[in-house]
Amino acid sequence: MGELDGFERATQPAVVEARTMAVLYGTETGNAEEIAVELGKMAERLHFKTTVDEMDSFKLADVLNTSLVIFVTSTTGQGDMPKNTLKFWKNLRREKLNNTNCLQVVRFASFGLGDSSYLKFNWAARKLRARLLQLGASEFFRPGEGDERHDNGIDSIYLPWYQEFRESLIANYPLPESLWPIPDDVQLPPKYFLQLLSTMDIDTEPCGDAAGGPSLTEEDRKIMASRTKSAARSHLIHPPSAIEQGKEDWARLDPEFPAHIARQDTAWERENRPVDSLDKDNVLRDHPENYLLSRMDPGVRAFPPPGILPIPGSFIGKLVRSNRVTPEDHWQDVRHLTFRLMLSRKDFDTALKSAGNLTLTIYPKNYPDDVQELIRLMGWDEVADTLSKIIAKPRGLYVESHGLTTLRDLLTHNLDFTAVPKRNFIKELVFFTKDEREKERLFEFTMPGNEQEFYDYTCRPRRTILELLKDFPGVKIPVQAVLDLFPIIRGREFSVCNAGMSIGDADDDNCIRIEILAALVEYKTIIRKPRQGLCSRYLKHLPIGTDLCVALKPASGPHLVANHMGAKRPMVAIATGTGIAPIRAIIQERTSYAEHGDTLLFFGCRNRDADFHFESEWKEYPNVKVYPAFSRDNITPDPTTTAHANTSTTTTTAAAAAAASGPPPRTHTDILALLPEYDAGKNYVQHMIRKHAQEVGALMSRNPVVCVCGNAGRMPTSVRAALLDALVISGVVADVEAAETWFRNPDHLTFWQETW
Ligand SMILES: Cc1cc2nc3c(=O)[nH]c(=O)nc-3n(C[C@H](O)[C@H](O)[C@H](O)COP(=O)(O)O)c2cc1C
Repeated sequence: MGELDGFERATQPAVVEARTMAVLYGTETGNAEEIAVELGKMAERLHFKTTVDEMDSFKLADVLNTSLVIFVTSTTGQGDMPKNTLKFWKNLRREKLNNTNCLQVVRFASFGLGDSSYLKFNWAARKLRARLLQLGASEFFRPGEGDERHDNGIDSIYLPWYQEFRESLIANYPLPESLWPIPDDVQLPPKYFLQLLSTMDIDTEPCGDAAGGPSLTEEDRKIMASRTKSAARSHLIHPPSAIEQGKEDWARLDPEFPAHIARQDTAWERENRPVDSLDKDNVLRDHPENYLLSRMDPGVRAFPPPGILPIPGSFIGKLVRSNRVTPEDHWQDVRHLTFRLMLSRKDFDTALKSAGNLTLTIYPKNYPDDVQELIRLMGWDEVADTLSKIIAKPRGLYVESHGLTTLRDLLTHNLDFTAVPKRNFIKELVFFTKDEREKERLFEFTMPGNEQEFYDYTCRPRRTILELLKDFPGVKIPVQAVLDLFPIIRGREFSVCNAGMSIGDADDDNCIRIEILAALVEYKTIIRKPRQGLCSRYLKHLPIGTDLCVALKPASGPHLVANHMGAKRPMVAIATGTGIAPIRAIIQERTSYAEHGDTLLFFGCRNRDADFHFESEWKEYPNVKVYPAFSRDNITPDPTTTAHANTSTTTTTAAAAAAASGPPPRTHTDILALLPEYDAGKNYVQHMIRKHAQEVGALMSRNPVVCVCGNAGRMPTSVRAALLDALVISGVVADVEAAETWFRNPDHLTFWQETW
């Protein structure tokens, strides 16, 4: 692995004095970070001394010392700032800064990421920009607002914005005559990298309690250098000889054996050796328990190894139940999963109950087979299990023991090589292939004007990084570059679907039980390949009893059941699919109070027999009325709307014609006349809302909580339109215009939307 294929050749770009740029991002799922990284690279190519980091890592004072600051932020919750901006945002909003013009020297630009199906489109970026201007900062370039609803998603707005922004930088921050922008085909130096430790390095590496330990023989060193905690997994390729194993075990019995290395090999490894290593001749003798059928799953050959990442604020969660709640022949595998967390009910109540709805973050892992495939593809077999040291670590990367790890471990626990490749990733690959045709093709994907081609190759078929690398066999990424190149595995957040009494564990006061409803992402795409999300695959095969790394966090939005007053408010809830999860938690929380308000729940499912989740439970909750909308079951004609249609054919036709050609129906009569049209052959939540408009209106006028949870897309907009119609039909307001104003008034209702 001596040849680094250009990796070392990249040199630091020349920096012009006092030409500094900070690209500060706020993100929940990484989209804004990806854009920030791309902008940062562009700035480096223009010889800015560039910092790219999350907003919370930056102080206001740092902002003052930077020539140009670019803010890239998504909006989360109901127009909220992402979590990794809250500290910065709080600082910026301090009252004592008002009227001080304290940011007078700051020049900035902003790009927001949002989704126009949300009521508060791009509010985080808008709020931030407004405050910066209020504090005297001057805007260097027009603000950009990306919208997930566009055909090519955020890119539709972002890419032209990026081009213009670059041109503006070149024009307004001219380079000295001696300097030119660094062209795209010249590699920038890496920010993070992995250093493979040689035998010598291990010996001299400071290792805490091992310092001063016995000096090892050359042979011992060799064993240590080639073995790591992943050694057992590497047996698939290089099974250790009995002599090697024996020596290793003897070395381990020595009380002076260096602790930092000893820690890296634990008993679980031997117990959990992948099932497919059973092909090896000697395995039966070593691990007969691996032959137990109960430990095997025909769908997977070897499950990812345990090992809990040291993620701040995370817990160990034991999987105690995994029920498939949809029939085997249903298109979607939805799991009701229960985890047991070592957290007493008392501590839970103190720390988290007041946070309102919660999410459970699960950190998935890659499968040994996939890891091995990537290792083989990249030619990393020789070094995959060599102890390595992380030199400068990207944000969000957590490894055990002082930054010492192995490539195999990183690929298993940290690096997301089954993600859909982003533009930044493809741009970098150009530097790691010698094949001119591959270079050209990779380059083309990222050229302005080729967005559709890029989208068709990556997002549309949901091609993974691993698959892309198979398509470009000439690409050989140097081990040292993996941290700079691959995205980090992010935790996946699931709405917690239980609350109130059901959180406590009947058997143990020191544990709580957290439930989620997870729709496993499995589908075929246009390239007809079956696809599984990383986390879905992990959860699908997760054996009962597995300990995994989880975190509990407050969900977005207001705390809807903060006290008995909150529990007493009426609620209109609309959920589709697994969007029912947080709604169930709210209902359980409400019913844990002596008095709780009426609830109307509109629940969009496909079939009564397949995905009417928690059907048997609903009748047990007092004051909860459920109107399911089964979109794929036969629709029985609704007497209300049919009768109405029969008596008002003229109005119906007239109104329908008006709706088709002119403005949307505004009044009570218009809406009623259109009900049969709305209903024709469909049965969605919005139709149910209109059908039961009188009941909806009755609750709406009593200061309710209104929740919309489920799939994004057209559902939230259609539901809102139906709620407005219901206000008109039920006579709460005279027309839709008035309904819109009424709906926006926070004195009338509390609105919470969580769609994805
Ligand atoms: C739970 C949730 C809440 C959201 N709330 C809003 C919102 O209020 N306004 C908006 O414009 N976009 C909203 N969005 C859309 C995100 O801003 C958008 O998907 C963005 O690309 C996410 O970028 P990120 O990965 O950097 O967080 C929301 C998305 C989710 C998943």
